[in-house]
Amino acid sequence: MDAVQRPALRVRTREAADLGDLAERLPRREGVAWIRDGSGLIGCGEVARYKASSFADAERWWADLVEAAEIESDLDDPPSGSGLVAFGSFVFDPDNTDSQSILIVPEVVYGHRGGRSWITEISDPTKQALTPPLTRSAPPAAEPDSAPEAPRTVSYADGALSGPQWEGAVAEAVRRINANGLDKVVLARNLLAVADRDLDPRWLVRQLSGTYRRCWTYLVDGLVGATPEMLVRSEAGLVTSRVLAGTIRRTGRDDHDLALAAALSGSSKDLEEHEYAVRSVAAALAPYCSGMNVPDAPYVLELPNVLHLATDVTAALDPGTTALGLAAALHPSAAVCGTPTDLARTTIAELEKMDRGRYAGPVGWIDARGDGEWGIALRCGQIDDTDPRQIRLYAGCGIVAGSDPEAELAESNAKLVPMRDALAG
Ligand SMILES: C=C(O[C@@H]1C=C(C(=O)O)C=C[C@H]1O)C(=O)O
Repeated sequence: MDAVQRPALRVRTREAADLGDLAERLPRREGVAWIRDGSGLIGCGEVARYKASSFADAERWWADLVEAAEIESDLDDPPSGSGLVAFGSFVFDPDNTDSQSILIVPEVVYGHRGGRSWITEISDPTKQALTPPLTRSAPPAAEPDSAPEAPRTVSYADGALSGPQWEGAVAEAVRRINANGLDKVVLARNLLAVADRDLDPRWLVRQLSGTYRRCWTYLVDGLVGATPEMLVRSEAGLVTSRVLAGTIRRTGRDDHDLALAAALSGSSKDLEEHEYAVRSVAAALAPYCSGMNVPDAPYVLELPNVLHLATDVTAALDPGTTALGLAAALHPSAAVCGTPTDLARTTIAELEKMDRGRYAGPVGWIDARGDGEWGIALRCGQIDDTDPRQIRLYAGCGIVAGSDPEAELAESNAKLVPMRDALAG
């Protein structure tokens, strides 16, 4: 017998007429979120939480939980994400962090995807339910919390490195690229933001999901952000990965931004950086998939703050691999680590002088069939668990031979804009 006790969860899913704005379902405490353009999943409460030492450990825990669960669904042809789901967030580098990878199974999940809405209740019969059981006639209301609160004033302080120090790290990375077989390394920096009162994750999720509708807004255990990058989605046998690399800051003037987009698609530095990232994703997916489609040239993804070179890789999944297994195979991609991977990872640990925690790790959800979506935790912040007035914001840039430290600092600032704006209220 296994030493870890796993509850036999009871899971019931039923169709829901209209859940309204999903973000409004998020409770102030013990909430998890995954929203894109009004669709996604919101979880309230927690029936199970697991600190995973690795992807394989998380996969084992999830497989056992699924096997023991009693799952019922009223839905015909239940969509991915209905039924039993776990939300998760994984550390970037388990060897260089004090943080832990985590999986959370909520008590209630509100889902809306592909034009369908549902509510899933998950209970552990061995524990007292935290919320009263749902009845057909009375769908659960959003928690009767107070309204989400904007932070009033927020002050910022340098994180591990000041701007000029980080520029020095970028210059050193360029030197190493020219000297020792490193092709690309992604260097990140952090900032500490301190509000005058406890941060309300609901406020941040609403701001981010409202403004960054093309991104996936997520909240898992205090890590909150809106990522434009889908590491891997696996749904009914179809695998998709959105690779981003190559960035330009928007000016807010459409004619000028159009010219910038043209310059981005023609920039050999950005195309080279992009190529590394696409190749690393295609190579990592290949053993698990067939019929892979890798477009020849990237398109320009427009976000409110930046333009990115983007490539959507698609493939058919060979049976036997879950979304989490694919995320394990893909992480860390060249978009957030570099090439070659091991040399890039040690260069990051040496030059960044910070703990990335769960920044740049996979964040998302998995269901009982193994379908799921795992984005890369970018454009985010980690709310401090001991002082919830504080949040540490992260942003990074792909450094290649032609990178200029000053331009990279400006690019990292552009990538901090979503979180800074969300904090500004
Ligand atoms: C590392 C980040 O972003 C990554 C780096 C990019 C780049 O250097 O052009 C673009 C998108 C992401 O893959 C970040 O946002 O922190």
